[in-house]
Amino acid sequence: MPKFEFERGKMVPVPSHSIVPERDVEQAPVLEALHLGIDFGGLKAVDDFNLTIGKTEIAGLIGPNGAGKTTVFNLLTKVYAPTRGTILLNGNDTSGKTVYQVNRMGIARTFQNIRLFNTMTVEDNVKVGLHNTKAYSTLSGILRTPAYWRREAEAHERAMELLHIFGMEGLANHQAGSLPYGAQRRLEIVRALATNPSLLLLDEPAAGMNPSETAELMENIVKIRDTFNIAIMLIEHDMNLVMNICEGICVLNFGKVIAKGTPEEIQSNETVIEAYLGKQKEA
Ligand SMILES: Nc1ncnc2c1ncn2[C@@H]1O[C@H](COP(=O)(O)OP(=O)(O)OP(=O)(O)O)[C@@H](O)[C@H]1O
Repeated sequence: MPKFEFERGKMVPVPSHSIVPERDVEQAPVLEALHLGIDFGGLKAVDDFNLTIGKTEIAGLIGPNGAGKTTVFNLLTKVYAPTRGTILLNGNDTSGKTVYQVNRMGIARTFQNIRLFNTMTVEDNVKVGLHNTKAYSTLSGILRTPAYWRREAEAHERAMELLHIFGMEGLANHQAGSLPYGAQRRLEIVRALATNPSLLLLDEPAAGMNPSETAELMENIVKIRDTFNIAIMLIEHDMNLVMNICEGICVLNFGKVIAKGTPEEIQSNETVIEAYLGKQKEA
C-alpha cells in the first residue's frame, strides 16, 4: 500500500524521499516548510528548504558549520521573516506572525547559547514559559485577587511537574545562573516545554555536555516525545546522538538541502559523506 501524507491539508502519496515515520503518515504533519528561503544581502543563507515533520517525529537537522541550520530555526520561529516560502504549523500558515504568536501556535525552542533569566529562580524561569500560554490580567496581578493566587498555585504545580521530567524539582529555588552547565541546558528545555508546544526545536542540546550527560539527554529527548506526544527537531553536531534518536534527518550544505532520509540512508549517502561526515573525518 502506498504511504500517504498531507500537503497543504490534502492527502498525497508520500514521495520516496519523505522521512515522516510510518506511525505519523496518516495524521496531518506538525510542520510543513515549503520552498523556504532567506537572503542576507547577496548570500542565500537558506534556499528552497522543504521539509515535512510528522506529529510525533524526532527529526535531525545537520550540516557543516555555517550551513544555515540556525537560520532555519530562526525562520521557523519568526526571528527572521523569510524572503521566500511558506511555513505551515499544524496546517496553519504562519506568514506575518510574530515570535510570540508562533510560540502560542505551538512552536518552542532552545538556543545554541543558553538564554535563561540567570538572576531568577529555576521555578520562575519555568513560569515565564507557562505565562506565555495564559492570558493574565495585569489588574488581578496588581490587586492580588483570589483568581491571581489560584493561577499562581496552578503555575507552581505545573512548574514542579515539568521540572520533575529532569528530576530538577529539588532545584526549584536555586538561581538559574548558579546551576551547572548541563542543568542549565535541561532547564532551557523545561522552559520551552512549559509553553505547551506541539513542535520543540532544540539547537545543539548536547553542546558542552560530557558523554554521560549526553547519554542521559538522549533518553530524555525520547522520553519527552513519548510523554508529551510532540514532535522534536534538533540541530546537533554529535552524530552519535543524531543517528541514535532521530527518525528522519535533513542535511543542509551552503543553505540547500543536500539529503533527507533515515539515519542509515544518511550515513551511506555519498554527497553527505563528502560535504559533512568526510570533512569531520579529516578534522
Ligand atoms: N543575521 C545575519 N546576517 C547576515 N548573515 C547571516 C545572519 N545570520 C546568519 N548569517 C549567515 O548565514 C549562514 C548560515 O548561518 P547559520 O548560523 O544558520 O549556520 P549554522 O549551520 O547554524 O552554523 P553552525 O553549525 O556553525 O551554528 C552563514 O554564512 C552566516 O554567516
